[in-house]
Amino acid sequence: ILGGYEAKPHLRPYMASLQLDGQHVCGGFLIAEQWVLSAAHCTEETDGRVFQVLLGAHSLTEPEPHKRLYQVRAQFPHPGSNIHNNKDDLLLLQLEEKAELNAAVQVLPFQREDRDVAADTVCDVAGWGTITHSGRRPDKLYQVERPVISRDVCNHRTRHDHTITEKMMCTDSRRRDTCKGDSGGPLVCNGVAEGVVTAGSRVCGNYKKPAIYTRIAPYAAWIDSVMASADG
Ligand SMILES: O=C(O)c1[nH]c2ccc(F)cc2c1NC(=O)[C@H]1C[C@@H]1c1ccccc1
Repeated sequence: ILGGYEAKPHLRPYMASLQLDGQHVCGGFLIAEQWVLSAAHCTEETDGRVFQVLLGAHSLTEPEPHKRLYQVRAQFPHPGSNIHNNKDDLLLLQLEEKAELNAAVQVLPFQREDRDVAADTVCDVAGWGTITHSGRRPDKLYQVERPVISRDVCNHRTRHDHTITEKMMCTDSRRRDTCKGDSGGPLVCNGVAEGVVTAGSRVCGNYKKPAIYTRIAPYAAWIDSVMASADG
């Protein structure tokens, strides 16, 4: 998160850190007791290994009462996701067991109504991604508020030049922005997850390259079908 500030501990109890060998790779968030939603690109350099999911954390390293690392039973990248673009950049992770819910571990509802969030709506995003242009990695969760910008503005040829589909949305990236390591985390507008930070490589903090999110509502049926099929 660039230009943001340290989050209040455990006020975002849905936040997950996707880890490999104890290292944070991407964000994610709890959408059901046994399910975390993140971004498919985050699995690109894992050569088939599955993540571990840290829940209930504020600090990535310090001991905290409700912090717990969960094993992942299965990972379901969206079938349309690919390394060449940001399309269908979603990843569902089934935890090995149901997460123990408490003050620091809670589910976040996601938007099911497929309607664009109005431009200028101020949403917030949090993550353990880089907090400086030089790539400094925080130990604590950071957050920042960002206004939604219209798809037309985001698709301008000087911005993302018509690559933003109706299943994506954008926020202003002037100074305050998401950055590497924040991908997979939720864009929260009025208490509801509207988007997932896309994990394609992208410059951060440059107003000419707005932040891109996968809108969740268009994928509600896919999310429900994967959860229903795997839960048995
Ligand atoms: O965050 C992203 O956009 C992104 N997209 C990817 C694609 C492939 C992929 F193998 C990884 C990623 C990845 N995450 C990262 O590189 C994480 C490792 C870096 C990081 C940044 C800050 C704090 C901790 C760790």
